[in-house]
Amino acid sequence: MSDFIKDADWLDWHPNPVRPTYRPPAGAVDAHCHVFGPGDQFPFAASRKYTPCDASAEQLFSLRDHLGFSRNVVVQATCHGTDNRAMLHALAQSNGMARGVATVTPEVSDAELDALHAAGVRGVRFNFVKRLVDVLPIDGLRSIAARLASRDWHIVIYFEAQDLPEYYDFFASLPTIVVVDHMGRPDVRKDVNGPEFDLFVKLLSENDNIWSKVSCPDRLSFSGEPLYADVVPFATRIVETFPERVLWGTDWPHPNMKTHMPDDGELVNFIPQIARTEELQHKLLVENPMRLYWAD
Ligand SMILES: O=C(O)/C=C(\CC(=O)C(=O)O)C(=O)O
Repeated sequence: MSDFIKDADWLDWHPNPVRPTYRPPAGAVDAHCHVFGPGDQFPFAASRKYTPCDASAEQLFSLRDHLGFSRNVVVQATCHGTDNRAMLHALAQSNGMARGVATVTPEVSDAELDALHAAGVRGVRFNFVKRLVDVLPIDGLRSIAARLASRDWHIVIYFEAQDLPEYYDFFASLPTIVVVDHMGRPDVRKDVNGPEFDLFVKLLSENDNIWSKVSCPDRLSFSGEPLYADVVPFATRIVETFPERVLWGTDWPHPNMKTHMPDDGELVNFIPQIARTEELQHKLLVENPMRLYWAD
C-alpha cells in the first residue's frame, strides 16, 4: 500500500500488453523508461507536479522480458526530483542490465557523481518542459556541463518544439553528447518538412554531438493508437537522417498520459515502421544505446 494517492485522472500502465509480433534483435535496449516508487519505499518529491501510480523495478524487468528486450536505461522522472534512489535501486536489481540517467543539483559533489557512475549512471537529465518544473534548469545545466563532459557523461534534455527557438543556441553550445527526448516533442499536425521540425533537424545536422530518442508516438499522435500514423514521417525522417544518433524507448510507465494508455507490445510493433531495415533497427536498438551506455 503506497503512502501516496495517485492523481484522480492518473492512467495506470497497461496490465497485460500483447506479445509483440515484431521481435527485436538480440541484445535490444529499451533506452527510455522510468520507475515510480513504490511510494512507501521511495517517496515522491515534494516538488512533483504529479503523483503517479507505483511502477517498480521488478515490474519493469518483467515487461522487458515480455517484450523481448535485454536491457533498460532508467531515466529519472520529475516526480522523484533529485532523489535518485528509486532509479538506483532499479539499477542495483538489474544484474548489470540497466543503466541510469539521474537528476542532480549543480551543487552535487564529485564524490556523489563518482558513486552514481559506479552504480551505472551515465547521464543527467534536464527538464525544460514548463508544466513539469518550477524553475527551468538553464543556469544549473550551464554550471555543471563542463563537469559532466570531463567524465564523458551525456546530457538528456526534454523540451517542447515551440520552445526550441529560444533554447537553440544554448543547446548547440553544450559540450557533451546531448540526447533529446521524444524528438523535441514536435506538433505532428504540422508539416514534417515545415519550419518547426526543420529547426529540430537543423539542430542535429549542425551538431553531431546531438542525438534524438524517437520515442513516444503515443504522446505525440493525434491520429491515435495502435498505428500512430501521423508520427511515422517524423520518426522516419530522424532515423534515416541520423541513423547513428537515435535511441528508442517504451517510456513505460507512461507518465501523464491523458488520452489513453498505450499497449507496450503495440509500441514495439511500431518500431519497424520507423526503422525500416534490419540495419536501422540494429543501430537504433543495439549499437547506439550500447555505445552510449555500455561503452565500458
Ligand atoms: O516521461 C516522459 O518522458 C514524459 C513526461 C514525464 C517526465 O518527463 C518526467 O516526469 O520527468 C511527460 O511528458 O509528462
